[in-house]
Amino acid sequence: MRLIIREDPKAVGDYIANYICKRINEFAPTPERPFVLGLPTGSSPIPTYKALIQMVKDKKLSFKNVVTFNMDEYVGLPRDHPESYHTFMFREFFSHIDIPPSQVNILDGNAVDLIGECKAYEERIKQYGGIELFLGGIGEDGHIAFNEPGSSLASRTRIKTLAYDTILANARFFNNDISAVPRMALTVGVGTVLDAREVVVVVTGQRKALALSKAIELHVKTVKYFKSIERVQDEVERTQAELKAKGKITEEQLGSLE
Ligand SMILES: N[C@@H]1[C@@H](O)[C@H](O)[C@@H](COP(=O)(O)O)O[C@@H]1O
Repeated sequence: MRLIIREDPKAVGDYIANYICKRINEFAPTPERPFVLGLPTGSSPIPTYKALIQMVKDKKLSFKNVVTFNMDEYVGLPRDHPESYHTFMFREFFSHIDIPPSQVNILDGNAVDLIGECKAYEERIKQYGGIELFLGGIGEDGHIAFNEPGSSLASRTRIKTLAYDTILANARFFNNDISAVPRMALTVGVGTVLDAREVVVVVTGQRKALALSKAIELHVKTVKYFKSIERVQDEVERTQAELKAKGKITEEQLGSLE
């Protein structure tokens, strides 16, 4: 695990967007071999989405050969409700980039057969060869997607009942009316997330500090430790790039060092 620490949400968003841009461009996706990206909702990824939108506008990045899978969706909320995750994703991201809507996958919380919908979602991910990079956020109680504490590490896409704390936290999006917040959601499982080749979790704000500390045992010394690791890692990457440029090391040899 690498812990990358930045000063504020914008710097976090810029870092993650740059990283996603680099990964997609290095992957050089084609229609036959698209880049499969997992995506979250919530306020945490918004600075990342803003930065990615700018990169598409600046022609540094394209989503034409990217396929996305969202993490979760409320059950029973109409798709065009302002707080459905469908609406959120198109409003905050998809409508501003060049992704063909047919390459966007979001769970259908209004499907007649909800269990079948979850199974089909897992199947679709498998058909694409799995998720290359899963971007996620966490809730205050540490939940990822809608996997509330206690969810199995092996869990797959399924229906979940929301914890009362999550309903309370999400009431802010429903005019603070707790009764308007859906009680159930469809969510990818922890296992679905962990199967991705890489997972990036964005954690910002003091409200998340406890959950983050539980996940990484963060102490003052640990901040210094992870910053020093990042510095050394940057140095190593620079040295490797120099060696590659001078022809002293091949792409294959570089890969075996990682
Ligand atoms: N299902 C979503 C999660 O995927 C998200 O990570 C969390 C945190 O949201 P925010 O980033 O707004 O704090 O909210 C919801 O519960």
